[in-house]
Amino acid sequence: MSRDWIARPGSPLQGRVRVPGDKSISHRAVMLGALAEGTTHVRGFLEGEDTRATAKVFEQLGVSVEAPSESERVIRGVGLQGLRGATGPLDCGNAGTGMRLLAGVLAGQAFGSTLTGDASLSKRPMKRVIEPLERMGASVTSQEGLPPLHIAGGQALRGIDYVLPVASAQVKSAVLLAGLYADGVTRVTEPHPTRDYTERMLAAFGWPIEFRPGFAELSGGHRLTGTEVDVPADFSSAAFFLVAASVIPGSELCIEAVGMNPRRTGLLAALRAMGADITERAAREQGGEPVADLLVRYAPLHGIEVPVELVPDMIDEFPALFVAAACASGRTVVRGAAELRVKESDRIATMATGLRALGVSIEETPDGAVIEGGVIRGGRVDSHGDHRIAMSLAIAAQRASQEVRIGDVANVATSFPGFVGLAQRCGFALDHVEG
Ligand SMILES: O=C(O)C1=C[C@@H](OP(=O)(O)O)[C@@H](O)[C@H](O)C1
Ligand SMILES: C=C(OP(=O)(O)O)C(=O)O
Repeated sequence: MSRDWIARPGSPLQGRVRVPGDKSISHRAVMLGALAEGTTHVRGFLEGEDTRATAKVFEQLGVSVEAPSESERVIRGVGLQGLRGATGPLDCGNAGTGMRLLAGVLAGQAFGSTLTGDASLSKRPMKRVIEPLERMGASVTSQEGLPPLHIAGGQALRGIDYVLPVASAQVKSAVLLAGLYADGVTRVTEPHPTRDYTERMLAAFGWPIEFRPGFAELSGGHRLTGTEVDVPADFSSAAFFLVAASVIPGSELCIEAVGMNPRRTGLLAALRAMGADITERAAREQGGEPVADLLVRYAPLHGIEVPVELVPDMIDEFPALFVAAACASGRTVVRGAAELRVKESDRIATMATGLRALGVSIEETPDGAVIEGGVIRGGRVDSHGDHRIAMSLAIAAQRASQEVRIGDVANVATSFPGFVGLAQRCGFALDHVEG
């Protein structure tokens, strides 16, 4: 597998594309399926490295996870108390979601566990989950707040009333999952609502839970029952095509059956405020989630101040938004997005470095950036091992005056296997090269 891409100015994007299954939902389907009684059948599972790592962890914990066909998993749940301790460390790969949610599940087990990750995950902050889990009675050791995490077994957990210091669905989910094992009520309040897949899925697996935007409450001592999970296409993967078709003149592209959970679609509002022409078609429900086909036509974009309240609803889409801003007329200002600095890379810094290398004027601020739209030129850029940076720079390259070489792109397989083939089919000029 090559590690670099060569991208050239592309042709208008045309046709229909369907992007892979939602990463957040796929992680959670495996986790709850494993902890449930009975069988869970997952369709539309993301065949990404992140979600496969989570499935492998549960196999190490004694759960049977079969893959009868691509994007399908059959999980034989072992019940809340049925996991077995693993002999070695549990490798979460590149996935912050995997590690943080697993920390919540493992805090409630009778056996101890060690969670490890790759070089990028090993630099990501874990105090945010350790702190509330310890308040619940868990015992977690880390390397000064960084992985690996050693989670002791046999701790009695109690419910807590937790006000999240940062808007993070991963921290909320870790607390709720530990709450399944806790004595009493676990309550989480968020500074701004974040994606609610854990809450929705717990309800779908039969666990009594009360939740509304910004709030969730459950108590321990119930059971999960295996069910069917139908995973919609990942809005965050669709985002690359939404931006690309918006900025490449002549484009008209339909992205099919995209998950439209309102806690995920902030980019849509931001792009529309910039002048994008995106129509929702055939809005419907799939597996309890809203989905729609998105028809995107090229439109000249203009810069905006991205409303701060949209930030959590588009947290993974900022690299793509930065590219839209670079292609827009005028200035775009992003604020309130300091969380971008603790993702797979420091996404403010890596996007600023990448876009600057392509001639874009961009100024970093502690919690965002100021981007001036203008001409994009060719050059060499690097993804810094971050899937979303690699794909965003590939879009920028479609608008460049000359060839762009993007280094270190293997990580795209964590969230979007098959990106290059799909992009080529709708008009991207993008190829693998030997790294
Ligand atoms: O809960 C989840 O599935 C996710 C939550 C977000 O992270 P934070 O909780 O750190 O904001 C997001 O960036 C990540 O890609 C997936
Ligand atoms: C931040 C991301 O994922 P995770 O936190 O699971 O690594 C992402 O996919 O952009």
